[in-house]
Amino acid sequence: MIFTCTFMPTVDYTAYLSNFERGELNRTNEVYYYPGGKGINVSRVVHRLGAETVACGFIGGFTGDYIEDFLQKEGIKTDFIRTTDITRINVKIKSTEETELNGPGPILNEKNFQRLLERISRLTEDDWLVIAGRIPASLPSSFVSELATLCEKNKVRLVVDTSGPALKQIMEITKPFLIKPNEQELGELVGKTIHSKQEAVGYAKKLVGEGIQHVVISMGKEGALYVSATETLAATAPKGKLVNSVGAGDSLVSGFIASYSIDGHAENAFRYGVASGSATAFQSDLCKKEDVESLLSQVIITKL
Ligand SMILES: Nc1ncnc2c1ncn2[C@@H]1O[C@H](COP(=O)(O)OP(=O)(O)O)[C@@H](O)[C@H]1O
Ligand SMILES: O=P(O)(O)OC[C@H]1O[C@](O)(COP(=O)(O)O)[C@@H](O)[C@@H]1O
Repeated sequence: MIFTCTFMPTVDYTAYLSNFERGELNRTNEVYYYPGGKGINVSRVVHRLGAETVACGFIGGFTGDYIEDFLQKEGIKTDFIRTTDITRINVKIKSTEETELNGPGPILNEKNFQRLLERISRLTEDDWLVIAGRIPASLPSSFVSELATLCEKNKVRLVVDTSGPALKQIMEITKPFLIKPNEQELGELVGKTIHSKQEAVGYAKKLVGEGIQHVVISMGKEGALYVSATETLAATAPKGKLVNSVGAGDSLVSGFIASYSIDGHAENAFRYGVASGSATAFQSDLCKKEDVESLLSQVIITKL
């Protein structure tokens, strides 16, 4: 089972308009209300790709109810912990440019953390845990250590797609199965500015040397890089019209996991992940299986 944990879910209010004028009254042409947050996006995509998933994390208020209801209607199992704070709404303005207004997350307390640890303690070596999205400032570092210790003890496959200090802290205790930084996030992780693909590969190899099994570096329309102990690959991204890049990174992670969980073949998983990221970038909502499969032949993989 693929468990996702979203600490700071959101309702993504996505508005399309032909022209957006700052400081003026703007009227939208089309609006959507998608449940969001990176872990939730991963649950939605892996479910569409045919894998079993449970979405966990923290939700509250009417927006929290909306998210849970939406996911359940899509057939996704949920096991959220309720907060007294209302789940945030993130505004995505899609005009000639993409503008985003992301709200603050909930204030979490000790009881919330203990409930989440209790859920994580039930995972086994047959499970995946995807920690994706921003981690709230109120999260004590002892909690991150306890979470990592439980995953190490129970041999859970841990996928981490978050920026900030949490990944470094997790790595002191356990080695994630997969991380998927973009170039900027990789730079933050290793404390350097990355100027080229060669540099990105070099840092990814260093992380693999420290024990991470699979490192995927996403590069938007330029595709992605993949490094493991035995392979270094580059993939081109399919060409198409960018409609909404929100969730493209999450879709890459989802495609990789959904494919790897079937046959354990890393190159196939990488190809499937890149096609999933692009399929999401080319539409307003997240990708579906048929969109991904129609793009697979356009992902060209080269060995580096
Ligand atoms: N404009 C685009 N054209 C084609 N594919 C894209 C585009 N933007 C994103 N993708 C696909 O989505 C993946 C993840 O996108 P990226 O923007 O790098 O992730 P993140 O949102 O995490 O920064 C890319 O590796 C690529 O496969
Ligand atoms: O485009 P990405 O990086 O894959 O993730 C998209 C998700 O991240 C968010 O932009 C939230 O990001 P933050 O957690 O950093 O505020 C959501 O609104 C959206 O659903």
